[in-house]
Amino acid sequence: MNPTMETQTQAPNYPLPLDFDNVSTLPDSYVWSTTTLPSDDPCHCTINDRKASLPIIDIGDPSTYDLVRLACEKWGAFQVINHGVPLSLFHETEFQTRRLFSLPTEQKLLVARLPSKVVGYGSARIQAFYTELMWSEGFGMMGSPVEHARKLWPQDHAKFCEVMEQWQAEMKTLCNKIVGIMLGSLGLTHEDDMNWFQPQNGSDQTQCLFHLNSYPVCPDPDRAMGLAPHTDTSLITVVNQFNTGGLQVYQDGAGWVPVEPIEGALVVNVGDLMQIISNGKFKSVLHRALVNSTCHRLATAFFLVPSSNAEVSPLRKLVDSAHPPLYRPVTGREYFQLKVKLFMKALESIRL
Ligand SMILES: C=C1C[C@]23C[C@@]1(O)CC[C@H]2[C@@]12CCC[C@@](C)(C(=O)O1)[C@H]2[C@@H]3C(=O)O
Ligand SMILES: O=C(O)CCC(=O)C(=O)O
Ligand SMILES: [Fe+2]
Repeated sequence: MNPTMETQTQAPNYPLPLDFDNVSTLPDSYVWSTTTLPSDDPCHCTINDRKASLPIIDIGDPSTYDLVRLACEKWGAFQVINHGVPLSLFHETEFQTRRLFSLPTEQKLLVARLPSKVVGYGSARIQAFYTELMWSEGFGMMGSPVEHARKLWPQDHAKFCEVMEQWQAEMKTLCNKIVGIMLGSLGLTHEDDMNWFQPQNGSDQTQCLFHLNSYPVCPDPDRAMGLAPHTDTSLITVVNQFNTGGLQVYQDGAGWVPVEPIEGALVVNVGDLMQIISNGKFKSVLHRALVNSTCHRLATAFFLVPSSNAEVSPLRKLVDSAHPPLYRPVTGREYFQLKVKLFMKALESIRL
């Protein structure tokens, strides 16, 4: 396992998630008021363009390349349908995710994420950058979750592991396909710049983090926040919101736009590292997740990230005298560390 992803340096301490089942009113520490947000925070904006909606792209369709390019330029995100991941696997993944988060808090804490790690149970790392607490809990995995699953269900973890590994395998295949389409839409081919992450030629320099997210029923959802605004520290992230709304993307001019829940659809986010390699052509999307008072929302997020030694820089073919590089080269390791330290200012810090 890659040491940088597994153990990230200078990680602050994170509060453990609340025992949500035993709370009937929103505790003060979970109240997000606009006055406590920085004045330039886009949480202040409301949706004013109700017609705006995230593109829904059929990736089996030949016009996909142009649609993907436009979506990545304008939104930094899109929904994908006709991706080939069986609906039965969505259902099994949802069942196993619910099974995990339904365990009593003290049992989930047996696999608590250590502050410096990315795997295990706990609150999201971005909590460190916000004063108010988020109404959510998560469980991170890299590959097989067997070590943790064995502690949660000593006699009965095989199915959980099987489903989680199957989902990750499907997501990895899909990510490779989508990154190929994204870069292909910018005129790049396998022969040139795409080689460094494509597994076909034996030089796959990517790794994956798989996260299960849980947003329990909230007594006061209008004043709470599930997952605070952030951009992903990935090349791309594939989010599955299990047909339950809550995810919102921020778009200049439109404000926060809800991502319509669609059975079997997956949401693709452009991450910071794709913004770097595309030399700013594709924008990493600011997004957040809200909570509700009626149903326990679950979601999964699969992060495709470069390995710690991979050099991440604007792809050569996208740079010329008319388009100078916008970012200096960084290794995966360096960028993860910058994000841990600077959060939303990390991209800006490597801008040339
Ligand atoms: C690869 C990564 C994405 C992540 C930061 C990290 O280096 C490891 C934890 C990841 C995660 C999972 C839950 C949501 C998220 C926003 C968070 O707080 O931790 C993401 C991070 C991210 O995309 O920046
Ligand atoms: O839960 C969601 O809908 C979004 C998840 C997300 O943005 C993340 O895990 O980074
Ligand atoms: Fe995210």
